Amino acid sequence: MANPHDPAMLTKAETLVEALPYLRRYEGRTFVVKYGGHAMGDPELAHDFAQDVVLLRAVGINPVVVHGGGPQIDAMLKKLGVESQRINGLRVTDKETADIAEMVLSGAINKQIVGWLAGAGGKAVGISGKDGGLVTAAKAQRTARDPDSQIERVVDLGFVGEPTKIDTTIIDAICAAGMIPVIAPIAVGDDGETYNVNADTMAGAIAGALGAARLFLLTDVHGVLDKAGNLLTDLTPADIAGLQADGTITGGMIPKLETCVHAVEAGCEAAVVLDGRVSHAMLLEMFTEKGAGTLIRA
Ligand SMILES: Nc1ncnc2c1ncn2[C@@H]1O[C@H](COP(=O)(O)OP(=O)(O)O)[C@@H](O)[C@H]1O
Ligand SMILES: CC(=O)N[C@@H](CCC(=O)OP(=O)(O)O)C(=O)O
Repeated sequence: MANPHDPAMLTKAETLVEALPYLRRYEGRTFVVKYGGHAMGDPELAHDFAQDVVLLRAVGINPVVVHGGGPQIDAMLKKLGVESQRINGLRVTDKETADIAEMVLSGAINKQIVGWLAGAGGKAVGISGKDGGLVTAAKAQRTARDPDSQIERVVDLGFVGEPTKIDTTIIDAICAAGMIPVIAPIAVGDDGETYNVNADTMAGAIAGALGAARLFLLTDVHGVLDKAGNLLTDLTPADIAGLQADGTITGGMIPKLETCVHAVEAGCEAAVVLDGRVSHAMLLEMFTEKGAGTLIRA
């Protein structure tokens, strides 16, 4: 039996009490959690992540998991001898690459996460943006700076999709059944074509459509860093435009922050870029007075 005079027990009790106002505030609300491919590498962290998500569900919050898998797609493409290139964090996706991305994301990774959540005592349902008409996408229209001429040009990313319509019926049904939706970032176009959607973009579109209390983007850095490597704790959409213009944010951080801006402007209360390498990062951010990572609010 627990010894009530043990200081460690008291600390545990105090932590629970500290969480109480946050539990009240978020009961019945939705948290969209983007779980990046880099953050998935470590089995121990994956276990902690699964526990956090199941705990959120157990305290009456509706967690919705959207996952990535960029490094895992890279590994599969390499194994199959298919060349791959990213432009501003987005993978140039021809037909063959789209098929491989769908196989890796909707197959292996999606079911692995469902398994981790089951192992933590949760009931998860693995789907992709194709299921139940969840995400309709259209071909992404992007420009990029030519490295030689420095001129901004239209680039053809192939079957990279931009969400155009979100129907949350399937998410609502899964959450209402007390289960956890786990969503692979693959969508279908009005033309029936399969589109590879950046997982951050997908998570932001879903968080905006759901009017989520939080969008968490778990990644492999402390949060958004300035040029000197210091953590930027609070950002607005205007700050982000400045950071992009002056080259502070590059690569995968570009779609990540664009998605945060989109989500908060579409009705998500706040987005947080969090370090998925830290055990229980999400719980610490949500349920203690000291937040972690970078908070983005409109
Ligand atoms: N200003 C910045 N602050 C933090 N990370 C940045 C910044 N600019 C670029 N990055 C890069 O963004 C990466 C995170 O994006 P990404 O590789 O797509 O991660 P994930 O697979 O977790 O979605 C970081 O590892 C870092 O290399
Ligand atoms: C269009 C595009 O770039 N799609 C991504 C989808 C996976 C993803 O976003 O995974 P992470 O979150 O782990 O980076 C890709 O093909 O890598």
